[in-house]
Amino acid sequence: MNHHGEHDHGRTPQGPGGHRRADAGDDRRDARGRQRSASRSRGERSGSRQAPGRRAKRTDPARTAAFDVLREVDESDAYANLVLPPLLADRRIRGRDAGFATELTYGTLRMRGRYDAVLADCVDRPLTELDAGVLDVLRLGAHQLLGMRVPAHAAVSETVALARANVGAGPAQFVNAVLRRVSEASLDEWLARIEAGAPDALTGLAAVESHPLWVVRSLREALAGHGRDPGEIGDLLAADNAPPRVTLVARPGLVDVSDDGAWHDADLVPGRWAPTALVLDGSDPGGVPAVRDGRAGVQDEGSQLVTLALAGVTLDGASSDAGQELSTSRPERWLDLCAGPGGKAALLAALAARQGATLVANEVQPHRARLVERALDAVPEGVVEEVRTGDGREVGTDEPGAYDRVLVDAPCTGLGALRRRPESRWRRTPADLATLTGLQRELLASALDAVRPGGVVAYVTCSPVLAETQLVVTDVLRKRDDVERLDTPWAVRSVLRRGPDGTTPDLPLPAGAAARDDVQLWPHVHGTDAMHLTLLRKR
Ligand SMILES: C[S@@+](CC[C@H](N)C(=O)[O-])C[C@H]1O[C@@H](n2cnc3c(N)ncnc32)[C@H](O)[C@@H]1O
Repeated sequence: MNHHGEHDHGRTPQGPGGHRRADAGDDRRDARGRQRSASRSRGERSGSRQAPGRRAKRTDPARTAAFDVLREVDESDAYANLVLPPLLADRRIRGRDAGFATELTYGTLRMRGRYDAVLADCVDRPLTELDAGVLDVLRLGAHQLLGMRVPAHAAVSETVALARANVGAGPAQFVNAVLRRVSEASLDEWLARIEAGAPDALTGLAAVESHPLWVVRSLREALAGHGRDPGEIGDLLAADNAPPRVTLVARPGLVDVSDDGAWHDADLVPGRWAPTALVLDGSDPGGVPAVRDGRAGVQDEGSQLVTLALAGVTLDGASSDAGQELSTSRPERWLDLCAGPGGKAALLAALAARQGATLVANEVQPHRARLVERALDAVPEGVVEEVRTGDGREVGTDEPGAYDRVLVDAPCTGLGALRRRPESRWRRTPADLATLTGLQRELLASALDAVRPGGVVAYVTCSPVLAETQLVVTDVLRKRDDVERLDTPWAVRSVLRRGPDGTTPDLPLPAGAAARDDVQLWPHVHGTDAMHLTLLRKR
């Protein structure tokens, strides 16, 4: 422990002098994030776990916390980012210890595929035959050796102690032997070995960049389908392994960037694309007053852009009561069909307030509808007509032509937001796609029925997968002749941040033969989640 009562975890100090063996992660060609992985659901319990209180006296609390979160993620399908913070608070793990536990947990979960490929080379039987707890200990050890600045001797001895306390003395000896083998090569040597041993290049890339092979295939196909070079797949996977910076949205009309009191002493710089985006440097968004009271929120810049684009597009004809003459114009009515937990609804409501429109927010899950209500707390009275719990598939039939703008932020695989949830890539299966794409079609069809002639629907996913994006839109439009595609790239470009000289940043989108009328953002190109937007107008 150091003099603050914190463990130093055997970490070598950072900096050019910190050279040591078996932690080639030092050169960090992907220093921002190839240190993360995720656990596999195996449904087994380690038989010899001991009570946390007893263990904590003998092992490093940060490593124990990481182990416990990994087991919880595996056994209960929990989300690590929901389990870890309260666990650290409960156990009073703070400061550097908390930082170490966080990096160890998320890194191990995210880079699980890579470490499993390394471990498979060091274990003389299939990893699936190992006790799930033992495998998690091995992954934690591999991450310390290959992805963190922990010297080999400390990584091995501390992880063996963790094994002894949690999975028993016998398995601890096994862990010791395996981790010694892992420590015999550097990260780069291991990656070269994995690539050389893979049956083909894509399988090797999937293991090195720690993604399931089916996800890699889907993403590569998505790159090509959205007009990009499929050879970018390596960059895309690497970007998925880099934890994103925290981006805030300053909800227009509710808070101003220049309002010092709203931001306290947060270190903020403007986002790259959206005029509403602020990038928070290294502090906790929970400490920002405007975030606490709902005038701002944490929101990916891609999510902000697609929402701004829907609000900014020009409609055909004045809004009117359904079935009435256009002359009886009324304020615009906007609908967020799939609103939970409410990030886009809150931005839409702020924009609606400025444009004299009103918003209905719909969400099928009651507890998520409550989150939407909370997200809309700071919106001026009279703007939000209703937060409703209901099936979005029924709105088109129940309220035909009732809305001027409709957002369909469809439930999706989330394969465009893998940077955010370290374990999510291991949870999804190809079978999810079949279920989701049916629902996506029905929701989009309902939205098109719910919008008035001349009104606009935004079809949005945080997945670039073709089956969830282009194919859904094409399929729904094939069955109707009352909808036209808008120039979505133009709509997005027209809401980009403007510099003092009125110029906007150059948003890279496919041009020439690859040009498209929808917009697909990418982490490795735009630094956003891989959000998809198609804007459609009802004729
Ligand atoms: C991608 S999330 C929406 C995120 C949200 N727009 C935001 O920015 O916070 C999709 C949401 O759709 C909801 N959903 C799923 N099926 C639905 C349905 N049939 N009708 C309405 N909402 C549905 C899910 O519960 C989930 O909250």
